[in-house]
Amino acid sequence: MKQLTLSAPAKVNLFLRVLGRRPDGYHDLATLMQPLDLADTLTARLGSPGLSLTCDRSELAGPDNLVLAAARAYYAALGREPAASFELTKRIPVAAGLGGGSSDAAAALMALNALHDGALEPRRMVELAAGLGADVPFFLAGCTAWCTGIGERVEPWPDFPLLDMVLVNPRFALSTAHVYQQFDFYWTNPHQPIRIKRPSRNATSLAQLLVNDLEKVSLEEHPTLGQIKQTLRKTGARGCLMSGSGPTVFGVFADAAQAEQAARNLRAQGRWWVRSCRGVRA
Ligand SMILES: C[C@](O)(CO)[C@H](O)COP(=O)(O)OP(=O)(O)OC[C@H]1O[C@@H](n2ccc(N)nc2=O)[C@H](O)[C@@H]1O
Ligand SMILES: Nc1ncnc2c1ncn2[C@@H]1O[C@H](COP(=O)(O)OP(=O)(O)OP(=O)(O)O)[C@@H](O)[C@H]1O
Repeated sequence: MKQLTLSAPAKVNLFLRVLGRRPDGYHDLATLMQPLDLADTLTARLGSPGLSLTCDRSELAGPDNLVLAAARAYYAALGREPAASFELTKRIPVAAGLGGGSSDAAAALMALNALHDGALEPRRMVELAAGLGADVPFFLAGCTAWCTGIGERVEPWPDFPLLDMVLVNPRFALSTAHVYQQFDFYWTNPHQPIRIKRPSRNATSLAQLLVNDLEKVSLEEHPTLGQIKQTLRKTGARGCLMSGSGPTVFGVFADAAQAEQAARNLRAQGRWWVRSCRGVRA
């Protein structure tokens, strides 16, 4: 039986500016995303007709799972009856601003295309990805990337420095749609640049990049996120920011040892989900 196992990495948004609202309610963005060494694992197997999914988080194993949505889209584009099964192990917190579902969807597309000997061209894969969600094309790139449009126009930035970070999730979920609905341009700084220059590898200079226009929405509704930012700073973070639509907050540290030490200290408080991690390129 043909099968393939892929890692589906989480992401953080190191920079996210909302530039405008489109008539369909989506928002134009300028965002820099970096994939992380925190990842789900997806195994795809070609087999009997139909599609099926098992997941260690059984509540996620339904037909709405983005892995199955991706597989349906893939076989429709291929013009063949679907015949695949998937096994998904979740490590990325759900509805956390870390892009877990989008990454799983991209992994499903890539696994199926590899198992079908690259039947779909890269450009078709990007179109399919964009149809599944604004963040999905980014995960096809496999490295840090500058993303515009609604997030689907991806310019890889493979030599961007990889950051040592601590992720802190307050153990509640936030809906991306809700955060965008609550967003108001009143909260943004129009003088803030919408393009970034290449920073030096120094953690302090990297931390100076950090901007997220969606952060105020969530900080206002959830004061815990402000407490998490304060606590991260006290443990030595050079800068910290909410990722995407939240609620996960990340701190940037000088090196992996400092990130691990800070993660141990924060975990000992027993309040939040905490993980030290590093940016990756495939
Ligand atoms: C917050 C981010 O993760 C930052 O990278 C993304 O912008 C969200 O990407 P995503 O979860 O893949 O987004 P989708 O699944 O396409 O859309 C979820 C919801 O977010 C809102 N949405 C998303 C992307 C965007 N550029 N503008 C939006 O307004 C829309 O209301 C949409 O109904
Ligand atoms: N494979 C999947 N993993 C996680 N959630 C999924 C998956 N497929 C569908 N979902 C649904 O998608 C919703 C959003 O989950 P996800 O973890 O992708 O959010 P997120 O990290 O905030 O995404 P983003 O940062 O792209 O906005 C969940 O509430 C869940 O019901």
